[in-house]
Amino acid sequence: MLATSEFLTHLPKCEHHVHLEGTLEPSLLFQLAHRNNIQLPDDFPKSVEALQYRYQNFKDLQDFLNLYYVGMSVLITEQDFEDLAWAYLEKSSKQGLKHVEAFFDPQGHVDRGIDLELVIGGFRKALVRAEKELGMSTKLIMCLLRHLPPSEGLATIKSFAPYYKKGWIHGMGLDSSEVEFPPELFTSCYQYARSSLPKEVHYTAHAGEEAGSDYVRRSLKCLGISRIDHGVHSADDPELMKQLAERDIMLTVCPLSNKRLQVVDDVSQVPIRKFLEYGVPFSINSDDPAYFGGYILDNYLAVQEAFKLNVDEWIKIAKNSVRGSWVSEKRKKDLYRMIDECERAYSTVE
Ligand code: HPA
Ligand SMILES: [Zn+2]
Repeated sequence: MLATSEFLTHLPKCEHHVHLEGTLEPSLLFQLAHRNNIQLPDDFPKSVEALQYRYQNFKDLQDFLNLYYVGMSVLITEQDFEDLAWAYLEKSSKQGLKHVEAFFDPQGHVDRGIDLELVIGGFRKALVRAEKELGMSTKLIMCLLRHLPPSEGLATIKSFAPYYKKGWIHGMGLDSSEVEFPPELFTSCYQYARSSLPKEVHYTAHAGEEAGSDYVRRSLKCLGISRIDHGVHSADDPELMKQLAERDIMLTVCPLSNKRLQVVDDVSQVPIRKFLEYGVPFSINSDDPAYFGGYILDNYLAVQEAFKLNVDEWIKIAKNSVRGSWVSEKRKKDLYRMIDECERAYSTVE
């Protein structure tokens, strides 16, 4: 039976690939620029509409990142970080989001002179509130910016170690410009993190978004990670696909992002069917929803429009995304139960 949009709206979802700074909607961006007296660059679009229009015409990842870093410059106070994350959580909850593992880019803030306490404090407040008021489970993943020197990545790990120890941050990732900054540059950062942070911390990295499948292979080899962010180019390498399936390495796929950043011409070129055929686990995510034209449900709907998946396939995707989540077995059981309930409710409606 073909899945409908009503079913997809209600299907319990987990998001593993969303940059909180990438949830900054143009309206909030201008509001915060005003509230904090921030002068945006002269060539920055002047209105919500002009900015939205600009977001529809990214040439590539770097073209997006250039705007993304300007965008985050309006985030100054703890309240700003809280407001940003809360707007994302509230909106996504209405789209069936039950569990989120959200990225943030501390170097993008600390390097502008923002106190790390304000960044993490604001995000934490919104996440705790979502757990209480929206019934979501939440985790925070700190990313290192790969265009900055690894020595600065190391210093970032050291300065955020107290928050890992308090259990406020649960994972470490690697993002920003990919091709010119290969994974091997960050081997020592990941080694240091594994030897000094609590053993419960999980590790991931962006790989195979603009770069080829060899960056996925090499990231797995040198960074000791258990998940790959994007990884869509893995599909070009059958041996790697087998390895991902055997080792149960989840790919956090972001279809609308891939389209906006010209990784693919169309969502139908995201290798969803190949991942299903090879048994490569993947989740579907929004990446930077304010910039790429859609939140989590919009990404599910875009995949459905392109691939016409059936209910069984969606249930499998939803359950795989629970299995790949960094949460307790107890919470996983709850999430599986919610998915089973959704499946039952949907089959009785039909
Ligand atoms: O899609 C992305 N890729 C790399 N870095 C990023 N930072 C925010 N979004 C992205
Ligand atoms: Zn990303």
